[in-house]
Amino acid sequence: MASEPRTFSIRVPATSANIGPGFDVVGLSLSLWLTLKVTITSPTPSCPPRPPLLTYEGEGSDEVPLDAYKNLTTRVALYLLRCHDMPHFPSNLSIHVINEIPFGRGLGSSGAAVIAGVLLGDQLGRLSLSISRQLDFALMVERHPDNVTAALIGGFVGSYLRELDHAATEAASVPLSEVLPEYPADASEEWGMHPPVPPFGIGHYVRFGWSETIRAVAIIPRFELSTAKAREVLPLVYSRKDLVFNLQRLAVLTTALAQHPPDPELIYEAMKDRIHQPYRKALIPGLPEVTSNITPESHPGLLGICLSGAGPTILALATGGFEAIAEDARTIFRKEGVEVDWKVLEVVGGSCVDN
Ligand SMILES: Nc1ncnc2c1ncn2[C@@H]1O[C@H](COP(=O)(O)OP(=O)(O)O)[C@@H](O)[C@H]1O
Ligand SMILES: N[C@@H](CCOP(=O)(O)O)C(=O)O
Repeated sequence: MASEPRTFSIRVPATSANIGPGFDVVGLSLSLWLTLKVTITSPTPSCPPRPPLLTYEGEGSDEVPLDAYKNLTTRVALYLLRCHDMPHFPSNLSIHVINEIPFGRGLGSSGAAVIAGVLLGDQLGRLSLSISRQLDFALMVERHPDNVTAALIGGFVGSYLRELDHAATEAASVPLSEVLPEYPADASEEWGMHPPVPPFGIGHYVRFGWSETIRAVAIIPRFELSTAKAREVLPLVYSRKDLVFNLQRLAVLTTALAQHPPDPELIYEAMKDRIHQPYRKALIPGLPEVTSNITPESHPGLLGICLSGAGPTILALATGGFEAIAEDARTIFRKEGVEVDWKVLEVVGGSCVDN
């Protein structure tokens, strides 16, 4: 007799990284969700073992691979399994993905896909990994901690990567192609190869306070910009003046966003940046105009405005006046030939698994 199928679901939020001056350091989890509905049935004579079945609806459904050996989420899950001597997905695994996070817009879609993969691998292998160990695995794939940490933990989160000793640095620096090889579906003999296991305690984090009055207006251009491309334009060396500019603002911002009532004068200035936004403006027509023309004086309720992650989305933090902020940003973008959609989002808790 066939046993009851095992079912569970995984929910991971979108994130906005950087929040102006906190490049690769801070992230905010937002109310758009990546959801996985997972079913595992036992093989029976009428339902023999079969490869994973992946179905998908929502954002990215026209471009996401549905082969479990090519899809980012399932590749990450397989990485965890392989690191724990489980070279295969369980047979008769079905995953239905419902995704609200647009791809390549600076709202952490890849970070969410990686965290979903870590939680999926943890569940499939019944690994019961600690949050810290889950983060280690995520950081072997997405190597800046801001998105993945906020997606896992939830809220407004700051994180750093521990300085690793030489051996651990080498282990954590292996190319992504070795961490997540794209298997040809029939190359079963290669599955025995041992993958690079993450060093322990790579990422460390703290959750800051957050004023419940603050909402995030995401103004989302209708074009994709890959994070990899938006990182290529950044310099390797910065002036002391620019680093101090950002450090001063970040130190103020992490507390200012928890104060009640939040102070627009303090926050608007504290969300300015000289480390990444000036270099990314060539990739995002309209970016400097939007961030300099939409101010707390012109738009009551606005607290601050910045590029979300690597862009092209603009993130406005505000306590009101959401529509005026978004529609005026739309007008500015339209002059550059860029159409946008916008959403008012809330800051939410982190990822969860429901069994
Ligand atoms: N739910 C998902 N499932 C599979 N792959 C995804 C998913 N979300 C994002 N990705 C992958 O991540 C890419 C976008 O990553 P990235 O350039 O870092 O932009 P973002 O700012 O959205 O994180 C997509 O093109 C896709 O390859
Ligand atoms: N700190 C990173 C954040 C990338 O976020 P994403 O949502 O655009 O993937 C960066 O600015 O490159």
